[in-house]
Amino acid sequence: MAKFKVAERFVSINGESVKAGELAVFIRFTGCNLNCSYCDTKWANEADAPYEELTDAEIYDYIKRTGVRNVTLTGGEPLIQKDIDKLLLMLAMDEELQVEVETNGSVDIAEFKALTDRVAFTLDYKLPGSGMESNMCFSNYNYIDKKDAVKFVSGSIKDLETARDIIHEWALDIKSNVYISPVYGKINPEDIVDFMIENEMNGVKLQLQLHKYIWDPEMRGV
Ligand SMILES: C[S@@+](CC[C@H](N)C(=O)[O-])C[C@H]1O[C@@H](n2cnc3c(N)ncnc32)[C@H](O)[C@@H]1O
Ligand SMILES: Nc1nc2[nH]cc(C(=O)O)c2c(=O)[nH]1
Ligand code: SF4
Ligand SMILES: [Mg+2]
Repeated sequence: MAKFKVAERFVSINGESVKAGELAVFIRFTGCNLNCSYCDTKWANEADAPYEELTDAEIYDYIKRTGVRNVTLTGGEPLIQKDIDKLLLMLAMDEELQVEVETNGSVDIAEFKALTDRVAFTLDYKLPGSGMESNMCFSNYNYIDKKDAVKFVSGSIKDLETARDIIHEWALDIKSNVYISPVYGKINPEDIVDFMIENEMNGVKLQLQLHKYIWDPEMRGV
């Protein structure tokens, strides 16, 4: 029986990526292998992070009881969780569910892509401002497709310049969906728009984390 440390589980409006604006059930795991400068969920990564221990079956039952079809597995870092493949398979087998994994770009997704084609990956590319860029797994860009997404959380013009170059070098806007998301409160979204115009960044979407405009940006469970 696979067991997981779940920091929080809740139903909300997905504030990010391909399913933004739609209802989603969130399963947030504890623990992360990175330490991004801007992380808005550091509390879930602490050694003493609060959690409930749930089996894969208990997680599945919770999701089904909500009646919500979209599921986002996040964290912390979901793909470093022991037995996450078992949970992915259990959820992927339910044709009513649309499963998304928010992952930090450092974990090789090849083994998970080989498991099922019914899971969408929203891969971060950690830009220089995160301090975690050296951990990126570039081979992932050979596996992503049109149901996946690559997200560039940007806090500076330097970050945007790096995002522009990576998108071009790996043709990410052709292969998949590409989102630029401001580090909350660190960069003016107008500056991102100006940069996108100046650099003719067609095929790239600016996203704003919807939940931080609906609720207090520090609020958990939303
Ligand atoms: C908390 S992370 C958890 C999933 C995974 N560890 C990752 O980094 O993709 C979920 C998403 O929130 C983004 N994020 C974290 N802190 C943020 C902030 N201060 N402003 C904007 N996005 C942020 C991350 O970059 C990631 O795309
Ligand atoms: N409402 C809401 N939408 C989200 N989409 C991705 C999230 C995440 O933390 O991975 C997230 C989150 O924390 N809240
Ligand atoms: S990888 Fe995700 S959870 Fe981990 S520190 Fe970075 S933003 Fe936070
Ligand atoms: Mg979040």
